[in-house]
Amino acid sequence: MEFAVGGMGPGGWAGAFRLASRRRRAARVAAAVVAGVAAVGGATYYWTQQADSDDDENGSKLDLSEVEINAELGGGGQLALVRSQRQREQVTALLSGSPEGRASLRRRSLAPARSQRLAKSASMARPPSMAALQHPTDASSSKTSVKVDRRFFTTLYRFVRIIIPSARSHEFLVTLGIAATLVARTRLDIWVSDNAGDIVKAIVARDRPAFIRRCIRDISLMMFPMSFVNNVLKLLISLLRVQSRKRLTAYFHEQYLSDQIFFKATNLDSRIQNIDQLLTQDVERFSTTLVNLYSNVTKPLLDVILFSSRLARSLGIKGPVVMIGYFLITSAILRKLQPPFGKLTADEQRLEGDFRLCHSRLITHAEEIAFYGGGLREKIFINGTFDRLLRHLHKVFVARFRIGLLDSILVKYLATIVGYCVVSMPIFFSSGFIRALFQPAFVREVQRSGKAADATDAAMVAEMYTRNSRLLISLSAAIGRLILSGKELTRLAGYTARVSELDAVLADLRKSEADVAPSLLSGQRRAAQEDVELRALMTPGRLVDNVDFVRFENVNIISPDRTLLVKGLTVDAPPGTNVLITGPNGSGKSSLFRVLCGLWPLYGGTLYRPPNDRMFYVPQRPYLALGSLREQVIYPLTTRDMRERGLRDDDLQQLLEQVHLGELSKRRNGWDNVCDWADVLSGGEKQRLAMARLFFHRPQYAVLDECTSAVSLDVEGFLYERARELGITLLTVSHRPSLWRFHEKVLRFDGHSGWSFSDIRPDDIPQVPGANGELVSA
Ligand SMILES: Nc1ncnc2c1ncn2[C@@H]1O[C@H](COP(=O)(O)OP(=O)(O)OP(=O)(O)O)[C@@H](O)[C@H]1O
Repeated sequence: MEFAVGGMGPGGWAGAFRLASRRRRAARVAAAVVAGVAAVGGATYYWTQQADSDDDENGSKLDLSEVEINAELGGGGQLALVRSQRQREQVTALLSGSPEGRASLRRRSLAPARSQRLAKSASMARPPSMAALQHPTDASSSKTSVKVDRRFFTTLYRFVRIIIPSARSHEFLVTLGIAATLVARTRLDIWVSDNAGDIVKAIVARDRPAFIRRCIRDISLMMFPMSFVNNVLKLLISLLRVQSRKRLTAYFHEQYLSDQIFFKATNLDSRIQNIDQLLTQDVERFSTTLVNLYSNVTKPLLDVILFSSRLARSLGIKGPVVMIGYFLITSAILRKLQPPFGKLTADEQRLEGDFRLCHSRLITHAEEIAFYGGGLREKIFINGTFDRLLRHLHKVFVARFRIGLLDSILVKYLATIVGYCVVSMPIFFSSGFIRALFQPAFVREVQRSGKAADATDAAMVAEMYTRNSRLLISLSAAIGRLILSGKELTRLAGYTARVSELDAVLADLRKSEADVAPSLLSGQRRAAQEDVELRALMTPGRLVDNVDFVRFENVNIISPDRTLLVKGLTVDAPPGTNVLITGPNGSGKSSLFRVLCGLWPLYGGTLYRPPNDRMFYVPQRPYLALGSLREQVIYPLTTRDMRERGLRDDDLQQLLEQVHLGELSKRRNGWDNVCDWADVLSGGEKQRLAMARLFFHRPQYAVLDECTSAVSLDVEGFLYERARELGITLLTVSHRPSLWRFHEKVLRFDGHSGWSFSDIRPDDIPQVPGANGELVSA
């Protein structure tokens, strides 16, 4: 919990009480001292977290080292959670907008995620004009709600529509099938209760033929349909789970894997850190929980209706009413005391994702890390992430344990006592108010059974007691399950929040082709003046992608964190004119290609370029796909595509020879051999293979981004000559002077958003060391 700090004044006290009254655990805050108050006029409230308190608004533990400027608290004020005096000073400085405040906050050694949250929070503290510079539909700026509220049901409905698109869909039929099977199962349960009553009655009355009839014949007959119904139910539920997952995964894959959204989601947008986990584990858990909830709610609902009507016949309507009334009160109590399981579930998934991400990063960069001897550092980092997950899980378990204790007492044991009382009322109380309530129905039941109306008949009492108690136990269990599925509902809310976050980000990325995604990197924290200027440069550009030349006209290159890299670029690269791009590190050379290939948004003027299928990109670290050697050369085509083009492995062999890799197919056991090519090839071999891929595709334009940096000079020259022979126009980024002679124009970036574009004259060609060390013209 928090207490206020700062100067004294009535506004702060009001804020303290307002905050306290919004929290159920406010009683504990009583221990916390409201120490300060903000200015009454400005009404800015600063709150500091008390070291021994543990809950934020949603009941989750706050990291005490965390600085968080949370949200607006009405009247233009902000709520800040700070702990130490130093943090308080920093937040105060930040909120007052002083440059020192921003600088000191930047210097803080916060973990990246926290820096991002801080930056996000800070942006909320800025004036509206600056905040508006954020992404227009910035879903991340508000924490995703993880409550069972209207918004949750609306979102859930949308996903259900994806899973069950129409009444004629397979999934709808399965859903109906489950409902029908559940009805059948409830009817069979009632039959079991009735039959149990009859068996007990036969035993008490020593009626052997009746016992044989009820126990042996009837159960032997009914066991087949009962077993069938139970297993059909399981089968249908599993089917629906798989189908739901299939539909949702197809829906997300459609969005994620088209229009290079997968690149934008991971490179241009920092809202989702572990998208792989969302697409795999979270979607699966969402589907499973949803389907489980459907069966866990439908069955008890049916049970409640059918068992109640059956019980009402023997105990009168008051029996089930007493039980249902008891459970309604119980569920209200449990609801009040239940921890925010939805939020806890969403947090758990996020932490699981972080942990997984650490491991996949380790696998991806294993070699580099091993060379650096970074094992210990990685171990500390991975263990730290795992510890965070464990701490969270521990918190969840404790929360479950606490509420589980209450659940068991209220839903199981006290409910049993109430149930037994209801069943035995007509037997023990034969006069007075209780009799008036229960006895008539009981007597009616006895009379209806055709026996003498003697309610004290032992066999009759035993039969009715057994049947009714079984029915009551089933009714209690059904209502209990309904109550407990409330918990499942909050868990579903957690998964829904995760999945809908993914949906929102993908939808934003699809929508905002020409807009920078709301990256929360620290670089976006700029002065207001700079932001306004930048905003003017960020007008969407025009793309003409059906011409056979490349031309940039007054284009601005702006990074996702809103840094202006190149301003007003105008460059003409007609076919046959190779352009070399140079400049300091980080000046925007590769970014030019990102804009050219449509990975980054186009701002400012107009970009003319051929369609994608006539351009090809060769990066410094070529991507080697899973598959055979053949598939590396022809990537992203398939073997079938290759055959359709009338090409054979011999043609590929020629290409490998052109890049001086002729031995590779033999060395690696032929064209069909599948292995992890990224691991088995050296850096230079990978780059040469990538050049063979370029020659295979033979595009009109090739974008070469330091793609021969690991290739020896002689082979590199040969590769560029070959590209020329094939009529491929090159746009090359390289720091190697040896490559100047293969180009006609040079584009120079100065690293301060300036640029120049000129012809390469023979005198311009830099001198490079020759074979004997002397300087010769490149
Ligand atoms: N996804 C991204 N989000 C934010 N900033 C980025 C992103 N990718 C690149 N940048 C930034 O954009 C700037 C330009 O990057 P770019 O890769 O174009 O540099 P470069 O000129 O090719 O450098 P080098 O010669 O080192 O390869 C760098 O400061 C980099 O940090």
